[in-house]
Amino acid sequence: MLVNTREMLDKAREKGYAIGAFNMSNMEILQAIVQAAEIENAPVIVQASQAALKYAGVDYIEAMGKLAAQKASVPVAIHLDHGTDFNLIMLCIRHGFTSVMIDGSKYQFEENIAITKKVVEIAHAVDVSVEAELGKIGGTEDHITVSEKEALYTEPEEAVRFAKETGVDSLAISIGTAHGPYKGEPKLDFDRLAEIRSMLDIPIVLHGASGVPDESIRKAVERGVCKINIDTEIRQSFTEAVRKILADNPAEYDPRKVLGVAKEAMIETVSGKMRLFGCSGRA
Ligand SMILES: O=C(CO)COP(=O)(O)O
Ligand SMILES: O=C[C@H](O)COP(=O)(O)O
Ligand SMILES: [Zn+2]
Ligand SMILES: [Zn+2]
Repeated sequence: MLVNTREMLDKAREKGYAIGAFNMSNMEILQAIVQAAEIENAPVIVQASQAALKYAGVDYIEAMGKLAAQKASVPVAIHLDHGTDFNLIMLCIRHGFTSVMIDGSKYQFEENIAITKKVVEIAHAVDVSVEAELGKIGGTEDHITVSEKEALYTEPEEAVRFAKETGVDSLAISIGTAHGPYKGEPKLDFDRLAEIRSMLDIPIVLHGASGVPDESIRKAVERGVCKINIDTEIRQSFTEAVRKILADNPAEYDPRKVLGVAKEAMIETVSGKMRLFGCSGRA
């Protein structure tokens, strides 16, 4: 069933677990995510980035997402990930996404507040919830040094002011994670997370969670993270499975055989994350 993202996250916040938010850009990835949710009896957020919407088409993502949600025995929410294009955010709202992210993290604090507030006003008028980002999550800032990076971590006082002034429903914070594969082991600033959690009364979102050790994810959930985004590890499961089946069976030419094993591999990955996040059995 299709559900409101805010309700899902508020429940997770209250009960102390995190919802997995998994990126998708085609039917097999979407089916793997929803099948994993059904196996785990977990509520789930399926999300698409602007690049994914461009790849598959907003209408395709909408149609597939809604069909998957409607057929699913567990709660499913459909979310726009890292929206930066105002018109595209409006399009997703019109197409029935249950939540959108406005990522104004590249702007100065006051400007981030202004653009986030504008999206919140419109989205709330039609009961769509909004995630924003404060601080800069690594991955696209590889060229800058560590000490400069630390200055980009989310400041607890700013997070409180940001939430109050924008009316946003959830907030992605920067505490040391980065998008994409990690070179070394990521070190998360748990004290900062705990401080933000103690001051902020909306759900906290962790991006760039692929490749973060399980123990760190557990600690982050204990300290109040309620939504965890995973993209890279699903992509890796998909492509590893495809590489293997093609290498082992050079004569194979049926896409269903190739993508079928990729789907099974993605189901394993997503199910494992759901158990780790504590959302298994919470549907
Ligand atoms: O944050 C993410 C999507 O918004 C996903 O990050 P990863 O690609 O590191 O899993
Ligand atoms: O946070 C970014 C997501 O992993 C989406 O990546 P993408 O823009 O390549 O689809
Ligand atoms: Zn961002
Ligand atoms: Zn992200």
